[in-house]
Amino acid sequence: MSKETENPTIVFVTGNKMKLREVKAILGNEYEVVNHKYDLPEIQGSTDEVTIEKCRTAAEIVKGPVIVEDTWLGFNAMNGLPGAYIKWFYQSIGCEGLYKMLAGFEDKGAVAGCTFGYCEGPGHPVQLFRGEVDGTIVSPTGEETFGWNPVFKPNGFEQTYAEMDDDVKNSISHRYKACMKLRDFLQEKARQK
Ligand SMILES: O=c1nc[nH]c2c1ncn2[C@H]1C[C@H](O)[C@@H](COP(=O)(O)OP(=O)(O)OP(=O)(O)O)O1
Ligand SMILES: [Mg+2]
Repeated sequence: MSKETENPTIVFVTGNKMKLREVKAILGNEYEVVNHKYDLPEIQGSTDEVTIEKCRTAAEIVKGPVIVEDTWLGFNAMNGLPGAYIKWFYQSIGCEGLYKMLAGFEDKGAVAGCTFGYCEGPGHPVQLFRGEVDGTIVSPTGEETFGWNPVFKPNGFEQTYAEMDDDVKNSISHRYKACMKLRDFLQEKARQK
């Protein structure tokens, strides 16, 4: 692939290669997304708190500008739980288990979200960029190539995230929405230089 112009670089600290792939697909035309593979420790707290801590640690490790991201999936019937703890629920009970968690509830509504953190370097404040998509939790449908994609069906679509073409998911997802806010911020910052 040849490039005519040098795109600015973003260092994305994540241990999740599917997240990396999506962020590259979403921002790849405008930025060179470089991965620093590190599974950052995650504190117990709200998604914002988790992201801020992850980002501070990442900036210390990289010693320069970094982005990190924390993803959540919240069930409306459970007032937003598992939320930031979705990773541990998914790892222990899988998609089928997540679906069954709502068996006793009429409300199958859920919100998929992610929060990007941006930090200029060690000691600098962390800026947050959130994206959310409302949807419902359905019986697992589609290939399980990325986390809980098979159980999340965004409102207004007939397919789960897992059934959608990557291009479609990447143009409507929680990650897409958050990435657009991050992009706007970075562009504004570059203009002010
Ligand atoms: O779009 C998504 N569609 C389906 N599943 C997803 C998505 N995005 C993250 N996931 C999964 C991965 C992990 O099981 C949990 C989030 O946990 P989260 O801590 O943010 O991710 P992670 O530890 O894998 O990577 P990182 O090193 O960036 O923290 O939800
Ligand atoms: Mg994580």
